[in-house]
Amino acid sequence: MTSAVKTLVIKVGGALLENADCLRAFLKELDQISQSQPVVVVHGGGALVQKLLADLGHKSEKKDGLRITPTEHMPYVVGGLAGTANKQMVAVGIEVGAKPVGVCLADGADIQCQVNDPDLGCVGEVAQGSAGLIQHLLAGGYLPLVSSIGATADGQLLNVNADQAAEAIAKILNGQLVLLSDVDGILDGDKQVIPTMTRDVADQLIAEGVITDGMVVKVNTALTTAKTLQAPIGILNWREPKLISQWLASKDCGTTVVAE
Ligand SMILES: Nc1ncnc2c1ncn2[C@@H]1O[C@H](COP(=O)(O)OP(=O)(O)O)[C@@H](O)[C@H]1O
Ligand SMILES: CC(=O)N[C@@H](CCC(=O)OP(=O)(O)O)C(=O)O
Repeated sequence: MTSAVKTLVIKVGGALLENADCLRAFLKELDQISQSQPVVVVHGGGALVQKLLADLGHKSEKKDGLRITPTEHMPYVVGGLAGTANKQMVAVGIEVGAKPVGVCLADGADIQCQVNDPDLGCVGEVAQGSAGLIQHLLAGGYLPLVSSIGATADGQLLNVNADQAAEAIAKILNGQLVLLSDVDGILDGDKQVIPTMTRDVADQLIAEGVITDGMVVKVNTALTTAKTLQAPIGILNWREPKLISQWLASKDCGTTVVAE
């Protein structure tokens, strides 16, 4: 493997965890890809957290696609994302013959997060970081599975949106970012996949209410990452893991987000 090979940073939404067959196929495919290119998985678990909080009688709300996270919700958010979701993926990774290691953004103290909007409670974004632990894992032949629980420099745990976590890791590693979701790409008003997305088109579709909810965070994440890395970002469906290799080779499926 040469140093020119970029690390694939691939983010999956938590809904994948509810589909055992797809999760198995996804991790098998990534294990395959990791034979020729280093791979880091960043995962969500929003649906799992939502259900856990509801089951415990807590009302959970979102603002601009981000979960408002009061301090009293944090034990469940941390448990759901860094615990259940992460270890569920580790277990399936073992099943398909990979060497998964489940970590969160905070592990190894390489990545520091900070609160940018106090109205969201214990929600943060990555402020700075280095690749220490993740590089160690890759060098050892492991498949890092990263949950989006982070910590501040003085050790306060924070809930980070998993798309934003993936963006930060892709930037830290100068990697190649692919975001997987439960849709075939960014859809237009007629529910057709938009093959190429630019900032101008995204701003217009957000203003028109065609791109809403979690997809607003995703497209903004992809656009800023495309600009920083000067590389296209893929948005694909996790139901078709074979598309990952296809997109890496030819960028002709899903939505390709490009910097202008
Ligand atoms: N224009 C759009 N194209 C595709 N999905 C959209 C669009 N607008 C809103 N969405 C919603 O965004 C969701 C994906 O965002 P999110 O739920 O955060 O995904 P994930 O958990 O997979 O990261 C889709 O399931 C869809 O309901
Ligand atoms: C701050 C914030 O919104 N955190 C997210 C983290 C998980 C996530 O992003 O999961 P998906 O990728 O499955 O949506 C949350 O609590 O839902």
